[in-house]
Amino acid sequence: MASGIPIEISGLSKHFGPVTAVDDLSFTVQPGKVTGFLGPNGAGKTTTLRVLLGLERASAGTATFDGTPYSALPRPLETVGAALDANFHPGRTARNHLKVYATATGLSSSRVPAVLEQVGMSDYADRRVGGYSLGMRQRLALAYTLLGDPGVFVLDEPINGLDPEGIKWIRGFLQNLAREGRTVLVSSHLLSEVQQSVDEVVIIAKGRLMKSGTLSSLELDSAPRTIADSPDRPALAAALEAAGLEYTEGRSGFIVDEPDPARVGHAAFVGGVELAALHRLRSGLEESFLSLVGGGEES
Ligand SMILES: Nc1ncnc2c1ncn2[C@@H]1O[C@H](COP(=O)(O)OP(=O)(O)OP(=O)(O)O)[C@@H](O)[C@H]1O
Repeated sequence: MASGIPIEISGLSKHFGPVTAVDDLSFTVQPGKVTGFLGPNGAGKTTTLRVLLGLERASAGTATFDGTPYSALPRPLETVGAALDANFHPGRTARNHLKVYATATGLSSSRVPAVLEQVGMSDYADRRVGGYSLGMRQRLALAYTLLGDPGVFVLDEPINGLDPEGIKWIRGFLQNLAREGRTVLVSSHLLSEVQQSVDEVVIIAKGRLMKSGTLSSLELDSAPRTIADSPDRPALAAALEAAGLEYTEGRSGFIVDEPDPARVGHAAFVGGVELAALHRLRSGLEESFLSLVGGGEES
């Protein structure tokens, strides 16, 4: 088994013409843990992963595996197992897909039965993929990533569309990889989907980093607080500061460390600031996540 190495994203930006998909993004993913890469649709997750895997060129900054870009890895398939958008030929079996891939990429096909077993697909390996459920396709995509026995896994939305049993299974699968000391990065647009599976989170919105840290640090953030917004955010910031209220700025406004919205409203009134929003942020991880990414609306 290849050992887990850190994924390092540093000052990464990616523009598509006038669209900024990734905007000066920096974070590190450590081995031995499952890290959730989270953000609403269009936040820039897939673009970040595509740059990391050498499928897109960065406009600025770097995305490396312990300092080495994917294109310069001596044995990329034995270092990184990646599942982005998987397309399978409906008329071929899972076993055939894996064998052909192993042969084409120079990996040994001797591991095919073992990886099929590892993803729980041994009983279905000789059936045509056309008849597979979404969950079975997701498992086959994971089987590909295991063929080179890599130390790093980069998985784009692997939980999307799984039923509760599939989610339970993948949780164990990801945690096992991490326990073996591998690096596991899993993207999702729903915190609730990966919440049970991840140790760390990296949260982005509009291509920018909103938060990175342990899942429990996000939990700490989920004490009852108040959301406040104003057409004049600098004035509201000044009013909050004058009232001694701590806050962070999210996409839907300021998240104020104060459970009572009335106190925040009073601070705004004293500062002569018009409010556009004022409500209590219910405690809970998902609320905390949504307040960071702006309610998950399309950008
Ligand atoms: N090839 C491209 N050309 C132009 N714009 C692009 C291209 N790829 C991505 N974008 C834009 O970049 C932004 C980020 O998209 P990206 O797919 O990385 O987001 P995401 O977080 O992965 O969302 P999703 O889960 O919906 O794929 C979006 O505004 C998207 O429209």
